[in-house]
Amino acid sequence: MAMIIGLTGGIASGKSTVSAMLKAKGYTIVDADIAAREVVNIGEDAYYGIIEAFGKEILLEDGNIDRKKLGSIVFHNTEKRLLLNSIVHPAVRNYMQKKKAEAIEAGKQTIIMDIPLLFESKLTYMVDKTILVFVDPNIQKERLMKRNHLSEEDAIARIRSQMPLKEKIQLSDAVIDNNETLEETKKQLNKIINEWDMHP
Ligand SMILES: CC(C)(COP(=O)(O)OP(=O)(O)OC[C@H]1O[C@@H](n2cnc3c(N)ncnc32)[C@H](O)[C@@H]1O)[C@@H](O)C(=O)NCCC(=O)NCCS
Ligand SMILES: Nc1ncnc2c1ncn2[C@@H]1O[C@H](COP(=O)(O)OP(=O)(O)OP(=O)(O)O)[C@@H](O)[C@H]1O
Repeated sequence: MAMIIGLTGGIASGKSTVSAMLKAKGYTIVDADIAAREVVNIGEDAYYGIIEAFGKEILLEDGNIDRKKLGSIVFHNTEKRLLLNSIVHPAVRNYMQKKKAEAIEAGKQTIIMDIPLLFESKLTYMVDKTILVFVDPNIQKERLMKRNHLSEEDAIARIRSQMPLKEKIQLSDAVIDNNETLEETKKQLNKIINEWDMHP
């Protein structure tokens, strides 16, 4: 039986960093952020759903969704964010379950489901165990501003659109503290891999 692990965190907490470490060790990763991009490609159902809900103003000249523009709308307006979620998430869930099934079929022993909104969207039914990548709020804000070139106000809006990381600690089976160096983070990850007897 394959072990299905939900890897989660908050925005810019280091989830992708940990997921890249696992990938380098040969683990199979199913990434919800990638899913959320694929299901809104031109021609997909969710693509038309977004145009219907947000208008053609949300498109770039080449017809693709203008993610920056959509982000600036939904991270400052809860109602619109929930509307976007209702359009995109059903397709993301299907994508994730399909990729998971394919990985099980291929005989993978451990499958990492990398899902930022694992707890917010109540998706824990998809996984057996959960790992949280945690950072302190100030470090999270600093890293987010730096990575996405956001103002402090925009960074705070994005962080506030998610369940506080502190609350996610209570819901997780293992926590990785990513406040320190990448080496420290890797050590904690290796400890979990050993304790849970994870194999690719
Ligand atoms: C609003 C969008 C267009 C902004 O795109 P952008 O390229 O700037 O960001 P990206 O998709 O890479 O997401 C970055 C991070 O933002 C956070 N985030 C994204 N969407 C949401 C959301 N609806 N609610 C809370 N946090 C979110 C996650 O931590 C994610 O890892 C995009 O995030 C989106 O379509 N979101 C809705 C789908 C979704 O919930 N995706 C998250 C994984 S299911
Ligand atoms: N231990 C660390 N020390 C310094 N910088 C780090 C550390 N871990 C991650 N970072 C940096 O912080 C930023 C956020 O990390 P990452 O992209 O892995 O977060 P994430 O949780 O996947 O975010 P999102 O959910 O927004 O995709 C990146 O620019 C990354 O290079």
